[in-house]
Amino acid sequence: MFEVLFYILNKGMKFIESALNRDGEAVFTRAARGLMSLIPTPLVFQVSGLWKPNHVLCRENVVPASEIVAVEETEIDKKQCDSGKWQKMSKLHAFTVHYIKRARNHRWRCSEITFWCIDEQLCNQWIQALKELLDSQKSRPKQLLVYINPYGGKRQGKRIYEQKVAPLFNLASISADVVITEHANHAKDNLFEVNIYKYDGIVCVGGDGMFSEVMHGLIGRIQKDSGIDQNNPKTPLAQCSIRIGIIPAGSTDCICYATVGIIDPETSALHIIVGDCQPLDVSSIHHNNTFLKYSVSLLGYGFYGDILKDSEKKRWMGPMRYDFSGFKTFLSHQYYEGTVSFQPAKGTVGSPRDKESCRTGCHICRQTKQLEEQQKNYGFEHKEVEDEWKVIKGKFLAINAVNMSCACPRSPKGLSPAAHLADGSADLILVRKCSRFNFLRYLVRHTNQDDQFDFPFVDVYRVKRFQFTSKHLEDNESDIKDVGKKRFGQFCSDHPACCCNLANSTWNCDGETLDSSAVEVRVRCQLVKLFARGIEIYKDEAAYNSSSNELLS
Ligand SMILES: CCCCCCCCCCCCC/C=C/[C@@H](O)[C@H](COP(=O)(O)O)NC(=O)CCCCCCCCCCCCCCC
Ligand SMILES: Nc1ncnc2c1ncn2[C@@H]1O[C@H](COP(=O)(O)OP(=O)(O)O)[C@@H](O)[C@H]1O
Ligand SMILES: [Ca+2]
Repeated sequence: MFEVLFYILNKGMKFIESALNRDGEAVFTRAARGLMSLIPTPLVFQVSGLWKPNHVLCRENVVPASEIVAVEETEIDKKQCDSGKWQKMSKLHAFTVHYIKRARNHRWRCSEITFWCIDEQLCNQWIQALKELLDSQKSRPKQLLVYINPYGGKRQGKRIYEQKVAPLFNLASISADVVITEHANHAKDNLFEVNIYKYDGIVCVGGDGMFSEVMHGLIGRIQKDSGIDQNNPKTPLAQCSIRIGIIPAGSTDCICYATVGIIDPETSALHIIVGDCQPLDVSSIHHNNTFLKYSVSLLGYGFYGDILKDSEKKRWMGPMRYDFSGFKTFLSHQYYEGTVSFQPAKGTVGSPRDKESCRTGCHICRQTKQLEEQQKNYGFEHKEVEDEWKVIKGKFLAINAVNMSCACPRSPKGLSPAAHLADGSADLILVRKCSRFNFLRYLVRHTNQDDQFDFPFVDVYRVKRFQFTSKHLEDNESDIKDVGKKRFGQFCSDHPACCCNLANSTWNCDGETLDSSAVEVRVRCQLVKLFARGIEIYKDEAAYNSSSNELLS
């Protein structure tokens, strides 16, 4: 509560006679000559000269104003009044502060503390001051547009929203217009029709596929309103200032996991309420000057594309479908021939082999933004550099381009543990044809602490742009008039067992299939913003417990 106290002092309010906590202990007493003196109780600290406003001492006892969810006047229960210490007092007044409490594994909970006092005017002053304080937090959303996919994941989206999220939004005085989707693309189409500018944010309740749909609607709408043609791959895109919130209710929920650190609807709702902002890189995918899709997490050809394609037929299985299709795809051990060409990311500070990963306030993402702003000032921003394309032809089991780590409960550090949320680049992972046993070793490293790039058949590059063309398509294009060969190509893709192996896979684009086997991909630095802050760093993650939950400042 120190920041609150500090605020009150700043506002020239003289002192607090007695605000009492629920157990009847005096928490705050008089503030003499502008200096607050506190009676030490289990709940409070002695303010020392070291204390600074906005400095978090210990989460249990200090709640920064930015982490107050709501302040409410509290009715005092007659029974409480009549018992114990309160018997002597005639009338009590109280207010309750709802605030964020950190628990294990990046989980946030909404906790509350009620302060009682005998002076009604004082109590009202507190409520008033605290409400003003909350109003002054301009990044907090007031009005949201919510899309719920009732069929995502375990089909719990509606229940999750109603039971866990809506009560918190109400508490924080956020009003929400809720749309329960009736079909795929409902949310996307709707975003082209409604007045999106009256909302402070769009919330999607569902999985990565649902996020992708909302993101396509929002980016598409902003480009339309700005007169930008998405089909031209070279055109700079207009950034979306309206933030997107994700309430996880899907099957993988990797975008939520990689930006918040946990899949927990209440935690995500609290990140929305406090108005967090996490910029996110988005890849745009084109083929032959036609816009195909955007991607923020995994854009995968081969293994992950095949899993997705197979799993779509098994939606009835729920999230388990991925394990089933994963096992089946692993056994099929299909490889794909083609050419990958890419432009390595220049001017980024990090590398995919770094030990350090992207966390709240990431300095690598910050430096990228600064660099981009400098370039803007010099007018270089949209000049495309055509040099330095690297070309790799080969047989691949998987081609994965990730804009973020893709951490999820199945793979807690993700497909590229050092990838950054907002550094304007993607990590391109090429897994060449290898034995089943070696591929399994690679997959197992998705799940443990070992380096998944430390294999001779795995290469990883940090890129800003890349292209892929399957051999099948290359052959067809070069011999477009050779009908015999074309037919042969067709034949081979229909029979993957055929020794010439010209089969095509599909792309897994954030959990949506993309049927083009030739793509041109560009990373758009920080195109969208989420209600998130990246994964927070705790001082001692292993020894973390709810009584010593200190953040690394
Ligand atoms: C041997 C154990 C291997 C475990 C490998 C786990 C890898 C997990 C990597 C997950 C990367 C996730 C990237 C995110 C993708 C999502 O955007 C996207 C859509 O999400 P949504 O449904 O919420 O809308 N999700 C997906 O595409 C699902 C990918 C899930 C892959 C599961 C793979 C299981 C593989 C099992 C192999 C089994 C081999 C066993 C051999 C004896
Ligand atoms: N009402 C609906 N009926 C059918 N499909 C829907 C509906 N609403 C959204 N979708 C689509 O369902 C797909 C998967 O949704 P998602 O929430 O990501 O679940 P999951 O994680 O289980 O795949 C998305 O592509 C989205 O476009
Ligand atoms: Ca990135």
